[in-house]
Amino acid sequence: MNMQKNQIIDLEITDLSYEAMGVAHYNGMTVFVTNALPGEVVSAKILKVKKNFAFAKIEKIKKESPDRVKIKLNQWVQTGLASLAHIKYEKQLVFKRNQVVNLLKKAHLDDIEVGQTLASPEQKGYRNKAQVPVREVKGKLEIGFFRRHSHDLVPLTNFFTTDPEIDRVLVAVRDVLRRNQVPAYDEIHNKGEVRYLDVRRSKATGEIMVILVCLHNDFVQLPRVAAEISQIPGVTSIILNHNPKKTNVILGQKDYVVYGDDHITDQIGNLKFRISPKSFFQINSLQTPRLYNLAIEKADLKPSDVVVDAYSGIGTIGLSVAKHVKAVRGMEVIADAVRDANANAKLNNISNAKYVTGKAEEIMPHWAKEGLKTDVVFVDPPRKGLTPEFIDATVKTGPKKVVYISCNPATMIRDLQLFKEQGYQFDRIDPVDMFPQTPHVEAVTILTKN
Ligand SMILES: C[S@@+](CC[C@H](N)C(=O)[O-])C[C@H]1O[C@@H](n2cnc3c(N)ncnc32)[C@H](O)[C@@H]1O
Repeated sequence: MNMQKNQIIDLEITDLSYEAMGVAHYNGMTVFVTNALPGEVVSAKILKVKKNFAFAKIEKIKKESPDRVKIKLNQWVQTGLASLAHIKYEKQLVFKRNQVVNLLKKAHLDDIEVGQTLASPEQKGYRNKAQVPVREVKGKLEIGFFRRHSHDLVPLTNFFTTDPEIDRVLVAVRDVLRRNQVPAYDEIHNKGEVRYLDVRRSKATGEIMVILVCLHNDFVQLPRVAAEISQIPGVTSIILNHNPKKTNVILGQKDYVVYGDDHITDQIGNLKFRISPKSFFQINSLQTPRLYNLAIEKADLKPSDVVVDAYSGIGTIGLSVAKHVKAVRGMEVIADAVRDANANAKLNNISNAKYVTGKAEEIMPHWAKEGLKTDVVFVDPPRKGLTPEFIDATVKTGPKKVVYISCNPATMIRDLQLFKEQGYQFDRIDPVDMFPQTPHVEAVTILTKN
């Protein structure tokens, strides 16, 4: 009999998918069961049937995995905010290592060694930034998170993976908005006012930035709202980000400072970093120096080295090594982040590092054409990875080593193979857990010239 929607069947879960869904096999079909764990037997309701696979949800767990954790709020898993929170932390680390092992197998690179996943010092409350939607639910302005694959807001006040100090500020700002009757954004009609709250906090300095992402660049309650938010302990900066478009993209183009500074300052190791609203900054403050140290150790830098910090953000990697090498050059596509990177060089009395704005795949060919010779290139691209143009140009600059930091091992392994075709080799990948309770995997490796 063909599988039917709403049918209830017993399934034995044998594996976990990349998105951490339980995987079962039934009459030649693969069934993905939300929140089910390997080793479990569940009674599941079929939600969607495709040609060779189906999606289901648990009705009842008949045999429970010893790796299951009872979590306080089911919403954390439901919203995808922390979709691994129901799995013991040690097993989350194994799950992440397995992702890399499986991807290597698929690429016929079974001989590459994969290290144990480097555990995060904090497993909850580790995020230094939260970006949460604001919507009206049952006539009330709420903050929360969207239920998976939807835009239904699940109201929340404890975001679990976020610094509890940020949760405190989010709730306090929500209360200011409610008190002043500021309307929440209505995405169906593109009406209302506040779309998202974006809050960043530095663990090192305690400085907090609150960004109100709004449909308009001004609204009648703004002066009062800004005055009240400025009274929340720790808030040093309030920004209005103007996003007038009907879009899923969170931030609009323009930022207006409505109180305090246009940045906050954070610290990694001995260095200070200014961070503007649009600049990328690693979100796990305690794990970041460990990730960087791993990458920097692999590079084994020399005082005569010319180093490139590609996809640099605010220059955190390049500036961390600048005092030990001859020169650092970096590039990054977000102009505000590049402004931060050059300001950060000054702030830390570094005179041998220079950052420019542009796409890495355009800047690197330009530098190669100019005759730049490099010794070590650090790359830390977004999820889509590098481009062949960037890789070709990097090879032309002749680095002995390329250190690759990745938030998506699938594109990383694709790119490593392109370097391999050009005479570079790699023999080990180290997963690092930057995002406990979520399926995201960070990984580091080094390519050396044969
Ligand atoms: C994963 S972040 C790494 C930033 C930095 N290395 C760090 O550790 O904080 C990737 C960075 O690449 C930038 N980016 C995205 N696409 C880019 C491109 N085509 N060229 C240059 N930078 C890009 C993003 O703005 C972001 O700052």
